[in-house]
Amino acid sequence: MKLALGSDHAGVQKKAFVKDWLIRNGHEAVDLGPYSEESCDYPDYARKVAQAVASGEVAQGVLLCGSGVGVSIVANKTKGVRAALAYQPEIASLARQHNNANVICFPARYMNESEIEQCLKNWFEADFEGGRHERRVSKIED
Ligand SMILES: O=C(CO)[C@H](O)[C@H](O)[C@H](O)COP(=O)(O)O
Repeated sequence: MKLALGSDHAGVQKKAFVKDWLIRNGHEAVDLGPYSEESCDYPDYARKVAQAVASGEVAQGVLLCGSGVGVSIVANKTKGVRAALAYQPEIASLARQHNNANVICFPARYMNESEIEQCLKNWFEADFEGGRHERRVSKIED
C-alpha cells in the first residue's frame, strides 16, 4: 500500500521509525516532512498528508505530533479524510473496523516504538466491517 507520512518536530524521530517499518513490511512510504527536529508547525504537514489521501495520491496516511491531537484536528478538516488518534492497539483496529479511518495519528511523546508497531500491525490487519458502520461513516461524509 502507498502511504503518506507527516509530523512536526516532536514526531520526526518516530516518523523515521514508522517509515522504516512500512518499507520493511512491503509498503510504499512517501515522507512529506519535516526532515529535521527544528521546531515547526504541525498544521503544515498534517494538511499535506490529508490532501494526499483525499486526492487519492496515496491510499492512507500516518501522522505524528507530540500528543497526536493537533495533527488529527487538522487532518479531519479535509473532506474525505477520517483521521483517528490511535494510542493503543485495540483503538487502531477499531478505527479501521468501525470508522474506516484512512489516516492514523500517533502521540509521539507518549508511545514507544514497540507500541506504535503493534498499532500499525493491528491497523493493517483490520478491515472495515461495513453494515451499521457504513451508515454512520456515510453520515460523516454528508
Ligand atoms: O499539537 C500538538 C498538540 O496537539 C503537538 O503535541 C505538538 O507536537 C506540540 O504542541 C509541540 O509543542 P512544542 O512545545 O512546540 O514542542
